Amino acid sequence: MKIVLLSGGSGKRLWPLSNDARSKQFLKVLENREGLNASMVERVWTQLKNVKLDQSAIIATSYSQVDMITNQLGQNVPLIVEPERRDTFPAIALAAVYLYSVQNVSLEEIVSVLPVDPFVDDAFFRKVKELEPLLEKTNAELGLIGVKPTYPSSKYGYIVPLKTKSTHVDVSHFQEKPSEEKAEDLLAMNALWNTGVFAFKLDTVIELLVEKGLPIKYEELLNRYDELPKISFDYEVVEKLHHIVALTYQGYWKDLGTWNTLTEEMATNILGKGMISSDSKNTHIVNELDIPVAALGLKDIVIAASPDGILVTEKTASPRIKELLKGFDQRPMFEERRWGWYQVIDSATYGDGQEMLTKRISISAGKNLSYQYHESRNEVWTVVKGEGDFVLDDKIIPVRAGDVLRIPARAKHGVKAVSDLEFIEVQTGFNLVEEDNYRVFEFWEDIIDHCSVVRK
Ligand SMILES: O=P(O)(O)OC[C@H]1O[C@@H](O)[C@@H](O)[C@@H](O)[C@@H]1O
Repeated sequence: MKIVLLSGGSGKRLWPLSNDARSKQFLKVLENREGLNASMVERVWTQLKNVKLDQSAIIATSYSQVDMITNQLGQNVPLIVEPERRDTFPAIALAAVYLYSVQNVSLEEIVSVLPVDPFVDDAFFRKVKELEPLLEKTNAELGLIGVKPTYPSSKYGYIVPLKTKSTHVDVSHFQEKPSEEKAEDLLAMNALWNTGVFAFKLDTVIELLVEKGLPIKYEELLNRYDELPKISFDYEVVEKLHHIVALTYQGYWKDLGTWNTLTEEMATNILGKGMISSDSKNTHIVNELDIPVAALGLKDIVIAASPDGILVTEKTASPRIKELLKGFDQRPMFEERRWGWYQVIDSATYGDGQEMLTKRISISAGKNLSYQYHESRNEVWTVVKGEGDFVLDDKIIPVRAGDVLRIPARAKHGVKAVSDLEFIEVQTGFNLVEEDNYRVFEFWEDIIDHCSVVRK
């Protein structure tokens, strides 16, 4: 069986900690067995290892999440990278085509697609393993895992049973996100919540793509990716299938997509700098800022603060943050990259349209920024910590704390941290966005080779 872990979505419901560059699955708000902070993706990957499914797993993600994944899970996790973020139908289609045409996986192979953010016991992943023999035995088009619903939610997909057998459920049909009234009816029919696991014979999805006139060669599908409909697999495929089976999972399962559910799983009430008065109840502070947050006399409140913003919400109201943020667009003020992280500490636009943006940038020892140039900004870096090798227009010089480096627009530059390196970067010019970044080389060896050839 092949496992495809879907790591997409921006998770706006956990704003201000999640943003376009930092999805909820990367937030280190959980605790691992050693008592260290861990993210959802780290937790799930460890669990896949525990049940020995990691060796057959591949992560389907978008370009913007690659750095976060390699930072948290290491350089060697296999990835399928979507050229742009669309929805789960395109993502699953791309993964299936990759397995089929790049990895030459047999069309008879069972593929299980899993979400990256379920908060579950290891037993959940053992259930996933059971889907393989179940699909082989029943020859069903799709295998799902359902949990018993606790309320008529309009957030989940519902698996409506036809017949409940001792080994599995024969499914009458699947309904994605019904209204609350409809959900009540579905509960009366003993429907289960769908946990987001989809297991199928590779052939099922490949055939479906052929029927839709879509390419089944990876490179071709990549090139036509922007033509794929932005729709979830649940609507596009699952609702339309006729032969579905499901397993019921009775262990612990929770969707950690919103502040109220997430804080229930946090090991402490305060993450980061903060104080909560003793008369406060069921109140959490998650603070990524360097200044303290104090909470007094509060009940059922979450306060979350990050460089992107500050949220104060009553817990049950917290899922509504997504609606409130509609139309509010802001560049990410904090990002983790494969080399470390940066934080925007100040920015301004002046009367003549000239802009300024200041960042604190931290690069881990041994890592490097790509060799790159910018079209419309100058940069001045003041090294504040550590030592590094700095390259400007093909010339490499050693730098250390206290040095000031001037980088005019269009000058090629990069740096490798010899020890943990930090600098303050002041950008001036126009259009001060991450996209004004033209990468010539990404790996340090290539940069060195290039400089030695040019300088000969
Ligand atoms: O392209 P990577 O290696 O991610 O480096 C990106 C970084 O490069 C530096 O030169 C600066 O322009 C930073 O503002 C930018 O975030």
